[in-house]
Amino acid sequence: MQTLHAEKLTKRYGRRAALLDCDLAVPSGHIVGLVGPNGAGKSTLLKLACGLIRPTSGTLEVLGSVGFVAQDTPVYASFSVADHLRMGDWLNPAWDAALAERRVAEVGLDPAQKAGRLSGGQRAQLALTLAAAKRPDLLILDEPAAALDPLARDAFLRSLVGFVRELGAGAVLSSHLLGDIAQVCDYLIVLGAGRVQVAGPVRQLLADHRPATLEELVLDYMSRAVAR
Ligand SMILES: Nc1ncnc2c1ncn2[C@@H]1O[C@H](COP(=O)(O)OP(=O)(O)OP(=O)(O)O)[C@@H](O)[C@H]1O
Repeated sequence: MQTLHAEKLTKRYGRRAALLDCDLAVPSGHIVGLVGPNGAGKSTLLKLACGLIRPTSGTLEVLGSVGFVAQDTPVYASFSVADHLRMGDWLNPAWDAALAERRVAEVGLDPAQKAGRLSGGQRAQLALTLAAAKRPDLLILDEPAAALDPLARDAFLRSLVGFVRELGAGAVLSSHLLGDIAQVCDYLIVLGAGRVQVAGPVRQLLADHRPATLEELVLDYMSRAVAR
């Protein structure tokens, strides 16, 4: 079973190729870190994985159902936290109301609070809770913690790992924050210039590139992609 399986995956916007001939075979059960320079094609890959856009050519298969947390963790400003949970319940047949309510309490969100008045960290926690309560097989997160302070980010990442364990799901997380990737990811994909520069289990990549840290490894592959 594979979380992501891509063959010759290509996505063009007009003449520009955001992804070109990408092959991926990510085994299930991992928290996958997706990194690469600006414009590398990360968001494009995640949108393809969520079915928001379609490939120009090639294929991308995703294991099971997907819960997506977009870059700006969108919520409805005039709806309360509780309204968001009720809406999730209406819209999703597999909605896990108990999980959603428990997580809201655990992260200290006030159910009566309007989402527009939440802090960035609280909004990110709400968006993650909404995605997880759909009980997806795969959680996909596009730079969800970029705007959070280090403490809120740490709490968010811990929640993410907690959800992944609880749901028995996989996760793919795109981030420019290599410390975050090193903290939670056990599988790494480096994209550069629309191509897969390297992909594999973090432990194996580090063993193959001794004595590099994950940060050094990523910077090495990113700078090679930029130099090309
Ligand atoms: N809707 C679009 N229309 C035209 N070009 C697009 C569109 N979306 C993305 N692109 C282009 O595709 C390429 C890849 O963009 P993408 O957003 O996937 O990169 P990214 O790795 O997520 O970048 P960042 O780290 O800056 O968020 C870029 O050259 C971008 O300009």
